[in-house]
Amino acid sequence: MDEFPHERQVNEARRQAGAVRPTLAVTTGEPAGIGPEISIRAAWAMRREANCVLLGDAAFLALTASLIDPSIKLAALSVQALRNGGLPHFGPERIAVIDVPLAAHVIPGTLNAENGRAVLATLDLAVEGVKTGWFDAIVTAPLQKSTINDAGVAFSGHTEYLAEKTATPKVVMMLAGVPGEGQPPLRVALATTHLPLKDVSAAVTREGLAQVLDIIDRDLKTKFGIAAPRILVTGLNPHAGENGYLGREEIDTIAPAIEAAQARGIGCSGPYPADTLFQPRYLKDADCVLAMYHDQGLPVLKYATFGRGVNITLGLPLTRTSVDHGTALDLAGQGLGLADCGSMEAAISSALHMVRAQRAAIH
Ligand SMILES: NC(=O)C1=CN([C@@H]2O[C@H](COP(=O)(O)OP(=O)(O)OC[C@H]3O[C@@H](n4cnc5c(N)ncnc54)[C@H](O)[C@@H]3O)[C@@H](O)[C@H]2O)C=CC1
Ligand SMILES: NCC(=O)COP(=O)(O)O
Repeated sequence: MDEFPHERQVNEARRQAGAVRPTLAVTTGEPAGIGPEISIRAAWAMRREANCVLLGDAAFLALTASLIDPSIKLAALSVQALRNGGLPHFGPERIAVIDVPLAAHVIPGTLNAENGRAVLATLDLAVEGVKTGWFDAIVTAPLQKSTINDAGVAFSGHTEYLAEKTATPKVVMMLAGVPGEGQPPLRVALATTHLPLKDVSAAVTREGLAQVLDIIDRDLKTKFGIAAPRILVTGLNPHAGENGYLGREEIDTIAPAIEAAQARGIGCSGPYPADTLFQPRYLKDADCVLAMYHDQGLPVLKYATFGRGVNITLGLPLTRTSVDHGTALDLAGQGLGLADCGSMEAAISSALHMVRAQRAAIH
């Protein structure tokens, strides 16, 4: 792999003004999954729109790229050179790679906890790079949550990890996708993220919902350019609790949180029964649905848009997008070329839009 020349520095003012394509850190995810393949393919396909910098094991990425398409050109960027001299200017002829070495040989489709810490190291480097100004945003390929835990690090997801790394007390997971041509985007945010179902009720609190609604409202304005976001809030129980006969969370917690948010000027309403809310006559007047937990909202979104959806972490002091799917070990184990990289391309595209919307808001 060639080395990047470091003599040309990007002028920060030019970069902020949008004269240079946004630079995105792409963490390549679980090495035994489809992450490396879809990262390379999407970054190469979109190289004229985005400067993608792949974070992962350089030798493994070079091998993967050569097997996908020998005409794909990667070039190594050294972390030390970045730390000393900042980000060099580079064009669309090649994709930059920062080497984050793996501990063990990769067998596609077979997890190895020895590589778990290297996957986390790519996230750490991405966060460092955004804080330092090398990168405008982070796009993450899927990782295997269990492998990070097996490596000895308690880990429930990128969402929670990035919140911790940036000392952000509250973040919101939102997935978005376009169900069909000409249709408006469907956005589904979650009041709770990765936690066992038995813990959900206790985790849905008035204070928590207030924070979540504030974050959705603010980020839809600042990162998505929606002037007055409209948010539909689901209940937690069947039929939104059926006036308390099927659970009291709607009466005691969710409705008061909605009323309080309305009083703060947030355009939200509910709680609505989750089983009937997801139909065009309600969704056409909404910018986002707030569901109470992971498997209440995401199956709907994935059914409607799987393979084209994007996972966005709201509330972070940085822009992070990801795919709508996991590591697909079953596909990775069968060889290259089976994974669809549509969601990875959508994640890159969405990060670009968000970076540009924020630049436009600043200027
Ligand atoms: N952003 C992230 O890091 C995410 C990570 N995960 C992790 O992924 C792991 C596996 O999760 P699963 O529930 O098995 O979901 P999965 O999305 O990996 O697989 C579910 C099914 O969808 C297929 N599939 C997934 N992505 C595909 C693609 N790009 N093209 C074609 N087919 C695709 C798979 O082959 C499989 O049949 C778990 O550890 C989970 O935590 C899951 C979602 C997001
Ligand atoms: N279902 C979404 C998911 O599990 C992704 O989580 P995260 O790693 O983006 O926090």
